[in-house]
Order: sequence, then C-alpha cells, then structure tokens
Amino acid sequence: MGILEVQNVNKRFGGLQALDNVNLDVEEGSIHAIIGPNGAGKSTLLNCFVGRLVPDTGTVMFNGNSLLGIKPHEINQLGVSRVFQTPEIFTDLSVLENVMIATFAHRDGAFKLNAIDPVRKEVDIRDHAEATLLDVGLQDKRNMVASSMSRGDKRRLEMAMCLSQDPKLLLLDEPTAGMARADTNRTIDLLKELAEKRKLTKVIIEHDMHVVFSLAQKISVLAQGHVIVEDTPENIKGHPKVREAYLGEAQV
Ligand SMILES: Nc1ncnc2c1ncn2[C@@H]1O[C@H](COP(=O)(O)OP(=O)(O)OP(=O)(O)O)[C@@H](O)[C@H]1O
Repeated sequence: MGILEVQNVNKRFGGLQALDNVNLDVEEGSIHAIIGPNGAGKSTLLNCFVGRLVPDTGTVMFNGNSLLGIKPHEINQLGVSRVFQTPEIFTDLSVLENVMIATFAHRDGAFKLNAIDPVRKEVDIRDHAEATLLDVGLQDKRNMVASSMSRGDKRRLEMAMCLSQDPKLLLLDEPTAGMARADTNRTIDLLKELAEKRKLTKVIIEHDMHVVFSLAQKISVLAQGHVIVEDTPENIKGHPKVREAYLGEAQV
C-alpha cells in the first residue's frame, strides 16, 4: 500500500470531465511525477489532495486518513505540504522570518502575517527555521527581504517554508516553471539532496521532461483526465500511448 492512494476519482466542471476515474498509488519515500499535455487534469488532481477541490466520487487516502471533506490546514497538519507555481511568500519579511512564520503556522494551525512579532521571540522556531534554510542552501540569504530575491531563490524559499513544517508528503506544482536552465539544474540537485537527507515522499507535476526523468522513480501520465500509463521512467520513454497523448508536443 502506498502512502497516497487515489481510487476512482472523478471530477466534472459542467460538461467537462476533468478527472475520469483516476487511480494513483504513491510509494512512501519515492518521487512520483504526474505528467500530461496541457489541460490533462494535473492541477485539478493536485487540488483534490490539498482540499482546494473535492472530487465528485472516489477516495483519496493519505497515510490511512481520508483527505476528502477536511480543510486545507487540517490536511497540512496531517503532513501534506504544497509548493505552488507562483511562490506564496510574505514579500516584506526577511527570508528567515518567512520560514519562521511557516513553522509557527504548522505548530499553531494559523498562517497569519501579524503573528510575526510574537514568533520573532521564539528561540525553538528560529533554530528550526535556521536549520531548514541550511538544508536548502539559503542560510547566507536569511536576512534578505524576500521581495528582493531572484525567482529561483523565491521558489527555494517557498520550499523551505514547506519543509520547515516537516511534511511527510511534498507536492510540487511545476517547481522549475519559468526558470533558466542553471536554476532548473540547481533545483534538481536540491530535490535529489533532500531525497537523501529526509524520508520525504514527493509528488511532482512538471512539463520539463529533463526534470521528470532526472528525478522520478515512477511516472503517471494523464491525458483528458485519465491515467493512460503508470510506469518507470525507462518504460515511459517512447511508450506509444504517451507519444500519442503528446502528439504535436513531441516532448517525450
Ligand atoms: N475551476 C474550473 N472550472 C471549469 N473548468 C476547469 C476548472 N479548473 C480546470 N478546469 C478545466 O479542467 C481541465 C483540466 O485542467 P487542469 O488545470 O487540471 O489541467 P492541467 O493538466 O493542470 O493543465 P496545465 O498543464 O495546462 O496546467 C481543463 O480543460 C481546464 O480548463
């Protein structure tokens, strides 16, 4: 049994079947990629894991708990954390303060900007945040104001904010979107390092096949809301069904 088990999930938006009987089995400690052409249903599926959307039918089980019908912060407290395509950070605060706020939010269940004054005084939270910044290589930038960081560093900061909550499952929505190749490669290295350092399961949505094939142990291919193949990267490469799904995009 996987740490994340998705069974027979369906989701319609009006006349559109965005998810069509989706099944997914994510093994604990693995990096599992979800790929597929534009509009295949990848983000819709991820949204069903974090309480942003509720499937019409089906089940989503994480570590023995159903993720359906509970609030996003409750899902977060069960150990599921998500890195968004556009970093969700407090731009006026320092790098360290952003991570401290995320650590605090996980412990106390509230993500509030005005919590920063009491949080600044909490030594345990500061130590934990400093250790997380070291893990993602941002320790030298801890006092920088978040708004002045590069795009790549902002995404790294958001990853630190997620990691500071000690998640069991990290969901990454196109973690390298819009990055230059050098930044993309740094992100790949970081995710590989984290896989070695922490026993953390990762589900990653990604269009960049260089990233997918560098990281994933298992790949699920979505097309028109349906998982057409779930297999290892070796078997996915050149798979006729996958080529067909990408016809015209020619990425795999
Ligand atoms: N809230 C919504 N209301 C109506 N239709 C939606 C909604 N969200 C998504 N859709 C539609 O559902 C389908 C799947 O969208 P989704 O964003 O999940 O695809 P995706 O695979 O993540 O695409 P991309 O790679 O372009 O981000 C698309 O046709 C999209 O237009």
